[in-house]
Amino acid sequence: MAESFASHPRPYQVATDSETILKEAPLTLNEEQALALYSLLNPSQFHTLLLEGVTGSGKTEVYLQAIEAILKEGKQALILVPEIGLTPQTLSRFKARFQVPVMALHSGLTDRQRLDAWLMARDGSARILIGTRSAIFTPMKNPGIIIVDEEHDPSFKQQEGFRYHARDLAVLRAKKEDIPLLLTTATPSLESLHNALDGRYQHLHLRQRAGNASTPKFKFLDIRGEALQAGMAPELIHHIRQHLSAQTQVLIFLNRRGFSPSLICHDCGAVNECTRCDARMTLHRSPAHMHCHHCDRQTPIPKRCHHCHSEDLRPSGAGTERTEEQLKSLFPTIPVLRIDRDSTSRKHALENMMKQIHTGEPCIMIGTQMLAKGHHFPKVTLVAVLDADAGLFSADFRGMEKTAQLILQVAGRAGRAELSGEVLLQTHHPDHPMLAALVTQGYEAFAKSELVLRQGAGLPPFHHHALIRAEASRQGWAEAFLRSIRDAIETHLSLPQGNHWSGPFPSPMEKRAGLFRSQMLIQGRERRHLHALLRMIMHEVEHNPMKNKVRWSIDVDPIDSY
Ligand SMILES: Nc1ncnc2c1ncn2[C@@H]1O[C@H](COP(=O)(O)OP(=O)(O)OP(=O)(O)O)[C@@H](O)[C@H]1O
Ligand SMILES: [Zn+2]
Repeated sequence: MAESFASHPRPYQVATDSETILKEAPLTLNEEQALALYSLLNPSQFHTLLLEGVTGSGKTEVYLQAIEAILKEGKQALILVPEIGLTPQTLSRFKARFQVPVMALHSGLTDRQRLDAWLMARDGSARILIGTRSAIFTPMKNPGIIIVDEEHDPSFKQQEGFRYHARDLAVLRAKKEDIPLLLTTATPSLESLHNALDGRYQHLHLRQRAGNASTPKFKFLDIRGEALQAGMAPELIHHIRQHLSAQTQVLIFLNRRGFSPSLICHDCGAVNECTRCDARMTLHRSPAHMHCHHCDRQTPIPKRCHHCHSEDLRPSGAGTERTEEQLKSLFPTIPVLRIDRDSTSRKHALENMMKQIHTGEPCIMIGTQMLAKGHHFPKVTLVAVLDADAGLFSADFRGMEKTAQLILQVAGRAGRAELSGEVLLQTHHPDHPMLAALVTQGYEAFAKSELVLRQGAGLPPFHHHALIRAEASRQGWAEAFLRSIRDAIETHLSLPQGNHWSGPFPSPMEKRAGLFRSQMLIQGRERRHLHALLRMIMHEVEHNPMKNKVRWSIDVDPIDSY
């Protein structure tokens, strides 16, 4: 049997009245929510609505009610979410609200379970389908609506093998099925925002938090010259103490797992590096080992420097383990819960931590972006971002966008219920225009100014990108392969108009997992011309004598350049 969350496993019947569909009554929508619901359902044909609502504004409530209306017509709803395992609350809300069969589709299903789920979706007996990105391919007998929740989330892009973006496919699918598509987020991707501003998507806002919750207050903590303890300034520690003594919970965000991002020789400065990647090994303490986060290579912690044999090796910088250790010694009577990929890898580990958080007792959470997802922790009143600068000076042009989204999403965990929330951002750049715009004017103002910059620089979403990547076991091969393809096209063929290409050049991390990597970037003003060039490239690859010596891929609309 597929993983089914039906309340009563009874034979399926078309439920058309609210009594048989609903298990609990819906909330009374506020004006903005009601307008969003009305616009989504009218017309019932294909149109895309971008619902931009601040965190905690009741976006989920809007689409629960839209699903109710769809179910009453005997139709099915498909909801894409970034992660199911991380936020079991989402599923519980569906189970609490609806009586009809709800089906969860995620990577944890066996082939058999997936097949069963697909069959039930195809014959119409599964009425609500919730899944991660691959759920967009689920066949449906009678589709009524598609919803992409947290549409900005990078996990909707499949980065390996058959590359696709589930949000883009959702647009295609909704168009083909001629049904409404809802994209919801507090921090729209610049792609969706651009489509909305250009009038291709309808754009509605929820500007207020729902119920009695208020917007959290932001404050910068200038950490220049401050003595940090495992990444925390004295003023931050003071704030943590205050919140805990008011019997509330504190959430600390640091997007770096492990104890310390590098181990440095204090005598000669040599750093412990991965032999297979152009990257440093991360020091972990529990269990103690060195770990490459790029290729997964693991080694014991060295006792001596490989360069000068000194024994004075020191961790440099803080990861979540180190901050956890410091918090435990600062607050010995308060539970400190570390939430990252390492601490949650054991079965039920995350579940148990979530249970503890939901008791509402004072505690400190320290964790990575896992904490920035759609959690609803009513007792959290303080959110601290330890390194708001991470990503500000990234080589990737999406660095700013990703940083802004992460900061606002994690900040959105503060003050979601009656208690008001405070957000502290530790930074070395309190005057940085992006951080300032984000905090004083909000995401939309930030995003609009970012769009102006992108347009000026000819970057997506204004121009389209395709990245041709290649990797090989010998240095130079991948680059030679890409070079010969470019040469062949430039020598014999005329380039489709409006395309511009650069490279091949070494990838930002040239060596990874023992392979040498190179890439070529194509920028095109019009998709059809870009695709014409990609077809030429595919043809050249097929006839290239080096094609069996390299692994290559074409990534249309890449979301990172690694
Ligand atoms: N109209 C309403 N009246 C009262 N409470 C509401 C209303 N709409 C939503 N809520 C409550 O407000 C809280 C936040 O709502 P919801 O989870 O739908 O917001 P969201 O915008 O999806 O949040 P996020 O994007 O931050 O995850 C929930 O506890 C929900 O029950
Ligand atoms: Zn490595």
